[in-house]
Amino acid sequence: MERLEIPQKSIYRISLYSRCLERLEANGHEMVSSAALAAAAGVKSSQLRRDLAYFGAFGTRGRGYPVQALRLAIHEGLGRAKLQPVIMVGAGNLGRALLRYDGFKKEGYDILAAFDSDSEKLSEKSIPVPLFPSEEIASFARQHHVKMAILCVPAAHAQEAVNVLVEAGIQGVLNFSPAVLQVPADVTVNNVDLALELENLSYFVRK
Ligand SMILES: NC(=O)c1ccc[n+]([C@@H]2O[C@H](COP(=O)([O-])OP(=O)(O)OC[C@H]3O[C@@H](n4cnc5c(N)ncnc54)[C@H](O)[C@@H]3O)[C@@H](O)[C@H]2O)c1
Repeated sequence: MERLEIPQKSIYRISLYSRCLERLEANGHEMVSSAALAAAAGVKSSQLRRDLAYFGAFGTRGRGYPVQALRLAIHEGLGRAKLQPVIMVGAGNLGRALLRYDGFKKEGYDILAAFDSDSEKLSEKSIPVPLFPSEEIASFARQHHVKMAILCVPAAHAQEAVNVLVEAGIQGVLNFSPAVLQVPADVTVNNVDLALELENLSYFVRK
């Protein structure tokens, strides 16, 4: 199926709509108005309608959106129709903390294994997934059709680590290191930086 080029900000909002729809469905709602769904996601109705138009014309004037059908269409469009395999690169403090969180699977992401370049870490017992040397990333990713990775290595090693991921066919990297990574155009890197978020918050708190 040909993939639509949807702006990244729309994709973030669409994920929010999907969470709202999951809650509505769990509470037994069959239909939702665009105004109610927009309010639940904190956006304007016009924005919601534009975003949802990427998934086809779903709403019926006066009746709104069918909750389950829209949720399924969004999951399909976002590639969440089935569990997505993910690998963790860097099994230090942060990597291990994330691996201990068991909520990712519920959201559709299965962290299959972790990789670390430090051979002394490999005998670590407190990690809930198999831990392998980083030399095995490429063969593992190919064998298990992994396209996404979480990167939790120190900034100084992040570029070399992402180069290995690109070689291994990884197309999406969630980068926790503060390094700005260079990747080919067909690879997406999303950066997570809590310190940056705190700095941003502190500006508004000061005001
Ligand atoms: N985004 C955030 O908000 C946030 C918060 C905390 C830490 N961090 C960042 O996360 C990263 C990890 O932090 P940490 O405290 O877990 O560090 P850490 O030193 O405890 O762990 C890093 C691990 O990466 C491994 N490693 C190094 N190079 C590697 C490579 N090329 N391939 C595979 N593994 C490799 C190391 O052996 C180590 O086990 C750092 O870049 C840190 O700045 C980000």
